[in-house]
Amino acid sequence: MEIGKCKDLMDPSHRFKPESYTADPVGSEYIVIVRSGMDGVIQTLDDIEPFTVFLRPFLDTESMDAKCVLSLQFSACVGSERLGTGATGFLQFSQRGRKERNLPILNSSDLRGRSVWSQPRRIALYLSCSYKNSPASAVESENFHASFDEDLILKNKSQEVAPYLSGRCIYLVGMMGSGKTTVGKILSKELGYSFLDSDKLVEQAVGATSVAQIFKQYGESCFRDNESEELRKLSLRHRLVVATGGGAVIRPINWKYMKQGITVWLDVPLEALAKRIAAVGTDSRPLLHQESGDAYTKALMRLSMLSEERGEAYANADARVSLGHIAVKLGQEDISDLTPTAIAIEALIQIEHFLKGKDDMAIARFS
Ligand SMILES: Nc1ncnc2c1ncn2[C@@H]1O[C@H](COP(=O)(O)OP(=O)(O)OP(=O)(O)O)[C@@H](O)[C@H]1O
Ligand SMILES: O=C(O)C1=C[C@@H](O)[C@@H](O)[C@H](O)C1
Repeated sequence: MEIGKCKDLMDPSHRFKPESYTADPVGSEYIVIVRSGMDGVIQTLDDIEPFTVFLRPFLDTESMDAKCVLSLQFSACVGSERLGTGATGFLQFSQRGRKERNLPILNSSDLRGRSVWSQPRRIALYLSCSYKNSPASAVESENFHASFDEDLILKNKSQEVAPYLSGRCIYLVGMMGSGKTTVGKILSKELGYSFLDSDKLVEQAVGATSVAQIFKQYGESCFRDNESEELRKLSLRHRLVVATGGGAVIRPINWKYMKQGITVWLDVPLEALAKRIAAVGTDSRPLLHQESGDAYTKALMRLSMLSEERGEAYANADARVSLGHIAVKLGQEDISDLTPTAIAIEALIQIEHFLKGKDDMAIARFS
């Protein structure tokens, strides 16, 4: 496929043209978004013929791949809910990956002539290229595709996860600077939840203008007591995404409160945290004031000490979002290149795994 054509194909109003992908560069990876429903743009299944491979869902683990592929095949062939009104499926496939893993293939020509749906459905196929093995000149359109794909995937994933949440709050835990505020705001918007920052709630309760002021004027223990009290009050509420303070994990009682909802650990390597914090300064983070040296070294030294002190406290969370793992999945070398949206998608995937795991356990208990 020519790089330039990808952009056109990503235009939601653009009808998928089979001839557009005949020159696929072998080894390139694609994301295919299959959408059906009232706003679909392709009139009949014939429009996607002779479309072939559907493989590897975006951002999911190896073991989930085959399941997702099969679910799409199933839904495409018998018209299950997944392709029902308004449903959206996202799949990534690669020619190389298909051969290597010997994954099943959906051939759209198989769909022709079958009475797949009781009445004509509309399906839109959008094809984009992630350019993993393509020339560097693709960078500009790569960004375009990445954000387009991510926004759609985020929307789709949050719609899938929301029913399992049943209004339970999400508590984001992680070291300072791990992105709890940034990712939390994205999640709250997508899920239709409110966003709250427990540090801000403590500031309001104490009547201080900053956490740094509370530490200076009243000491850390006063801050911690107020933090626990705010978490207790939050534990009685619903439909919130809460960015907790970096140290909220050290008191066991806080876990009791946070576990009323779903706890999610944003696990970011210390070097990346130090880089972020050095970029914005340490003024608002009193625990980082004690070291000397340049901003990055100061932050890294203090973060390393805190991380050792806290040991495995963060690992008590129900779901772990490891930026290192996301980077591997997406083939990114530098985790600084991961967008907050990609991290929010991973958070939803991990929340879904946790909640579905719980469901499975409940089913097993009653069967
Ligand atoms: N994925 C990301 N890539 C690059 N920078 C990011 C990313 N996520 C957050 N940041 C930046 O890192 C800094 C810290 O992010 P944020 O405030 O969301 O973290 P936090 O966990 O809420 O921090 P704290 O616990 O100290 O309040 C901000 O400057 C933010 O813009
Ligand atoms: O990691 C920590 O202990 C802290 C993180 C911040 O969010 C604030 O809650 C406070 O600066 C303490």
